[in-house]
Amino acid sequence: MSNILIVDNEISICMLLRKILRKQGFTVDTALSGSTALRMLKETAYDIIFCDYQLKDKELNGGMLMNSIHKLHPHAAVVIMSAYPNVRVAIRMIKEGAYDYLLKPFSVAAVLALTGKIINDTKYPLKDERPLSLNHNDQYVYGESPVSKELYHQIAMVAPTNYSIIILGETGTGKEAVARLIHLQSKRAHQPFIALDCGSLSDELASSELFGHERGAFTGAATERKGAFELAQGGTLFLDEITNLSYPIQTALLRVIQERVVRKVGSLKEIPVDIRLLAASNENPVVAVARGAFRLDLFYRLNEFSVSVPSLRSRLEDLPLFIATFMRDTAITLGKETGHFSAQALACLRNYSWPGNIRELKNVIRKACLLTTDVPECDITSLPEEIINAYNPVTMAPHRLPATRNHLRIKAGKTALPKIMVTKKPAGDNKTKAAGALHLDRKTLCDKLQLPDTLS
Ligand SMILES: Nc1ncnc2c1ncn2[C@@H]1O[C@H](COP(=O)(O)OP(=O)(O)OP(=O)(O)O)[C@@H](O)[C@H]1O
Repeated sequence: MSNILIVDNEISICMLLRKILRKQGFTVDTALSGSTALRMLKETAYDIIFCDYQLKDKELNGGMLMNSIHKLHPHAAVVIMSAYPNVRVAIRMIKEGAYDYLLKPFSVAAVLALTGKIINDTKYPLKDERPLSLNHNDQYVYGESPVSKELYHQIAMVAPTNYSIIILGETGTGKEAVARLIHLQSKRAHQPFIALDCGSLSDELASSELFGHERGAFTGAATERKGAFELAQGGTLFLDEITNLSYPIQTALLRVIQERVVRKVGSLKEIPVDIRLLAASNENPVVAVARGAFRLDLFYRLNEFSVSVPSLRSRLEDLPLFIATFMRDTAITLGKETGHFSAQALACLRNYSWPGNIRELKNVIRKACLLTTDVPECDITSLPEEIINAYNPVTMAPHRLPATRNHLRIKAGKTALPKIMVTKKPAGDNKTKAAGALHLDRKTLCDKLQLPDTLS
């Protein structure tokens, strides 16, 4: 098992991290100063070092210690911790080779996710047996909302078992991310995780992708190929968009699940397979069964347990956490400070229904950060039209938004009011007309817009 060094002046942080990581089976040492850490590092090769940026040593900060660590142990992963959210320092540390930047106070989940990510990263050859790289660079964000907590509770319960699981949820809610979590929390975590999107596969391709093929099995099969079942041997196979598979492929799949052997296309040889199956679907499989598109017996085989991933709109409490993480990740990727969203932009994001869920949010944040230059704030002009329009359908299209924001009279911070974003212009300077368009009486409109209720 890997060994970890915690370097922090605060004994409480050292103790907390040590407790969390020891529970996971890691060997953990602690150092209350950079100079002690350096002495320990000369004697022991640690795999992961959690190091506070603000060390109390004279003339030694976390960045300097990290540089020494890299000279002594080039393959160690260094995580810089800090109690101060300083994007500039975070970017510099990542550029200088830190694995990640962890803000204090941190949650247990964040520490575990980060450690799991390092263990799965082939760039860091830890001494213990390493699971196959999950090719998953993004940090999993653990929400704090009740529906998120319920999701993690279910995952924690079912992950260590060998149950087949159907993961349900709207598009972009993070079904594949949940499948990866289940794998990482299972006894198979050190074995492969293979994901296959069944959504767009023709029958021929689906057979070959799932079961593999022999050389010459069909036109174009120039070489022999392993299928997903064989590739996932000993580990977890995640089949996305399962209800989109054709009936004949479902039948073949059912046979493999029942008999636990797979036959490559064009081969008679049976290969025993030991895999755990996870499947996902945007469509409720019960509905797919009812419309005759999904085999009931296959559904029963896969549905030993089911997990529902909540939509983003049902976990809006988690929105600030997702936004902060995606902004920080984007800042690091772009290598620039991205500031923060203005109160008005945040109100827009909060009001939107997010049909594309976390994937859509991530794209919106990345784009907004890219568009925001030379200003400390991402304002609503950096948001897509549909989000601004959803905020208030009668607002002007974004490209017609006035250059100066003085025309936007809303005080977005006042959450009881923020549904209005009009200028005096759209209704021809007529407050009565504007109020009518918003289904408000004139006085309420004037109050909300902080305008004098005089004729205009
Ligand atoms: N909890 C999370 N923390 C951070 N990123 C997340 C989280 N959940 C999902 N994502 C990100 O959102 C995007 C969509 O996630 P994912 O592909 O798992 O969704 P999905 O439900 O499987 O999508 P689809 O329905 O299209 O198959 C990915 O970029 C993923 O990294």
